[in-house]
Amino acid sequence: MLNIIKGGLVVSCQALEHEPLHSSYIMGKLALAAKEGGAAGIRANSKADIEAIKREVELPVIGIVKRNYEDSEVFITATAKEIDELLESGCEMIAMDATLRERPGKELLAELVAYSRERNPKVQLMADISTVEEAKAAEALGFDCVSTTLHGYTPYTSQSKLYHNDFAFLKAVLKAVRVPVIAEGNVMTPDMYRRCLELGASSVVVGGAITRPKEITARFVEAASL
Ligand SMILES: CC(=O)N[C@H](C=O)[C@@H](O)[C@H](O)[C@H](O)COP(=O)(O)O
Repeated sequence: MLNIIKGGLVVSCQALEHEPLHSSYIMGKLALAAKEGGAAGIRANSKADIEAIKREVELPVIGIVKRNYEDSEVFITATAKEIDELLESGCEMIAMDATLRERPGKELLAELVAYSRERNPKVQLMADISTVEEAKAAEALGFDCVSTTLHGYTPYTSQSKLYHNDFAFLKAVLKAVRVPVIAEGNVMTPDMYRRCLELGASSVVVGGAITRPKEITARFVEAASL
């Protein structure tokens, strides 16, 4: 999958239960639109959405399962249960929270990597990280790539955004690891997308700017009310 998406755009097609587009059918159609627009891959949440997307497009899919647990802040592919669902879904790559935070049931990230590799070594693994330290730790654990997904979304990075200082965080991660680095999180414009690739990102995941019409609408409305 990493070779197919190299230098290209991955479109994240996600809508949680509380969002207006929550529907596997709609996620499939969003993925079709993304494919027709030239996307190289899709990122999606849940087995049901991934299966619906796979019925619409042949693009490779980065799969996640978002699920909240009471004993941990980790919610992106947090435990072996979510990995099982994704291995059944047919996705080519599994992304999981690879922050250094404690996971539900105190499960260890290294065990989850081994678990997925044992069950299907062909499925690649993406580490969703929020700091350079987490990127290095993920590389050491054998992840195939790291993604900046959680930068700005952990308590200790909440003051920062991926695009701050001309993508200073992305540059730091690129310098720190040898595995491919995927830029993800708040890439809002085609210029930002191009800049991430120029800086050396292997590919870029864009979600809300393409697939969350409620947020896009709100930005227009806010612009006139300033
Ligand atoms: C932090 C978190 O939960 N990120 C999620 C990860 O899959 C998604 O909600 C994002 O939409 C995705 O990362 C793409 O980012 P953006 O929508 O900003 O382009």
